[in-house]
Amino acid sequence: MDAQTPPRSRKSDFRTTIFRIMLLISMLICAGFAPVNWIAGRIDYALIETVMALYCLVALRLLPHRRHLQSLFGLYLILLFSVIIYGIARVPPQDSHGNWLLLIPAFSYLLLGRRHGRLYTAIFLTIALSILLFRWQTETGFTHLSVANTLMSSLTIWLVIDVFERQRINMTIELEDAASRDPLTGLFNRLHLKEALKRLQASATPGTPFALVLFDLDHFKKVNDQYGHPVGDAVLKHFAQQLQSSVRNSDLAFRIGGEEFSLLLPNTDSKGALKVANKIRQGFSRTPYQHNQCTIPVTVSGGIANWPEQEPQSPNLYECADRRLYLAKTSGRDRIINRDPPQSPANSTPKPSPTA
Ligand SMILES: Nc1nc2c(ncn2[C@@H]2O[C@H](COP(=O)(O)OP(=O)(O)OP(=O)(O)O)[C@@H](O)[C@H]2O)c(=O)[nH]1
Repeated sequence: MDAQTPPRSRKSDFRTTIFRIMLLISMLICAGFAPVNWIAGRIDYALIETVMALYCLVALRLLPHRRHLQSLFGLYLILLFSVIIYGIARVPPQDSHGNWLLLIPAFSYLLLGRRHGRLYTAIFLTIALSILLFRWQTETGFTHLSVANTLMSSLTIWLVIDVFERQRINMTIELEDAASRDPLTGLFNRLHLKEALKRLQASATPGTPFALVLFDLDHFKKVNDQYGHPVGDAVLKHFAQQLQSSVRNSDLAFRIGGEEFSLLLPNTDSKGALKVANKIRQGFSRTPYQHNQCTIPVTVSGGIANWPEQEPQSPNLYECADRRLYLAKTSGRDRIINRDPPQSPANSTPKPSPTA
């Protein structure tokens, strides 16, 4: 269970689109070349191309189901590279078949990403170049220049694609991280809370409880009104730092709105979450933000909901924590509440809650 990871981009979506184009082009080329090779007497080559064209047809039909995508990609590359390598081994020396080698790094990285792309390229390019070098040594008709061109161009493309792919991955990670963070405090944002909560709920078992804590700074409007917005911002950052430094590495801290914060505590029951939340509340009261030798006292209220918990009237964990936060506010602030009051739920008037 990994709630830390920021929401991933839809990697397989762009790969599926590229794959569809590759399949269409490969199918047309193989279906076109197969009869030509058959007529020229290269029956074996014609048969391999026919198999490739048929595979492309089947893969195009399977693609919309989006199952076993990695296997479809892998098998396609193995077949395609086999056709190319078979050509390298069979065609006359003066043929420009070596140009097709450029497809090996390009297609491998595009479909499989850096790690597997590198592996496929290393294996297939090594086989193809070894065959080419062997034929150059043992057969007449190969010019030094054509062999050197094939060698240099395929290795150059491999190097450039590898560097490009590394930059692309880093950039994607940076963008995904920025999209999941609050710019003022650097904490995760509401969007990421939604994702992390969904992931925790999907992977949680009765033996692995987790807690959601919602915090809201008390009378924060007064801070802005009295000291100005920049000081208000500094107070928010001060609380964010305290929040972040008070939890374990596996816990997640969020700023979900103006002066609203949240914690997701994996493997934590209601009692444990109450202890953590009270430690944060008390720590924040004890160490208020200092502005120009002036202390700005601010307190914080909180509501806790736990999974799994018998909460028939509130299957939504966020709503449950929000209802308890509202209770903490209405019952005097500067407190954390982790259960509903004993009276009938019909008497309570829960505040309409935003969804996370
Ligand atoms: N400085 C600063 N203030 C913000 C930011 N976002 C929201 N606020 C302010 O936070 C205040 C929230 O006020 P209210 O919702 O009335 O809540 P409160 O004054 O904290 O009162 P209670 O929550 O009932 O204790 C408003 O004045 C907002 O302008 C921000 O990014 N920076």
